[in-house]
Amino acid sequence: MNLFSEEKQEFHLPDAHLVYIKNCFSKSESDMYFNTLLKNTNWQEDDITVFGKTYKQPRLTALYSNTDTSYSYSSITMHSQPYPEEISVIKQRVEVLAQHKFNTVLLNLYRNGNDSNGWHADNEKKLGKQPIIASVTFGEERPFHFKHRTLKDQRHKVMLEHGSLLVMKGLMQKHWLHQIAKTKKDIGERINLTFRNLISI
Ligand SMILES: O=C(O)CCC(=O)C(=O)O
Ligand SMILES: [Fe+2]
Repeated sequence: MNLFSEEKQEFHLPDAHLVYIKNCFSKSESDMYFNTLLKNTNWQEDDITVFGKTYKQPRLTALYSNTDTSYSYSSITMHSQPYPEEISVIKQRVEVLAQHKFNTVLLNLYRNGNDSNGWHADNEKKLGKQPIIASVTFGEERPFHFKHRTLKDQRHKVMLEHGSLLVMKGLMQKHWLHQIAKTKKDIGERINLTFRNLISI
C-alpha cells in the first residue's frame, strides 16, 4: 500500500511537471525537524550583488553535500558541508518519493514575511539539462508562485505546507520562473530544503 497516494497531486503543465505530496513527513516529524534544523544549521547571511549594488540576501542559507562541492548562483558561491544525520534521513525519504537520487541540498531559512526568494529558475550548468529538484518545507507555510516565461496565461501557485514535498521536473527550469514572495502578514519562520543533483562540468 502506498501511504502517501491520496495526498499526492500531479500538475502536468506546458513544459513542466510538478508533483506535490502534502504529508511527506508527519506533524510530529515535521515539528522535530523544524526545531532541530533551526537550531543546528550553520545558517549564513550572504551578500548579493545586483546591477553593481550589494544587498543582504533576504533569507539565510546553508549548503550540504556528500562531496566537497561549491554551488554558484546569482553573485553567490556557497561551499558545502557534510550532511548532518537528520538531513541524511530526510534525503532518504525524499529520494524514495521523488524516485530520484540527490547529492546536494540547499537550505533556506525565511525568518518572517519580509524574507523572500525573487523570481528565478534553477538553471545553473551544474544542475544539468532537465534538473529534478525536490523541495521540502518545515514551519510556516508560504505560497510558491510559478509562471511560464512566454505563455502569459500560465501563472499558478501551490501552498507549501509544513511537512510537504514539491518535486519540479521536466523542462520547468528552462521555461518557468518561481518565487517565494514577501508578505505583510505577521508570520513565523519557514525552513526549505531543496535537494539537487550537481554534476561535474
Ligand atoms: O523556498 C522555496 O520553496 C523555494 C526555494 C528555491 O526556489 C530555491 O532555493 O531555489
Ligand atoms: Fe529555486
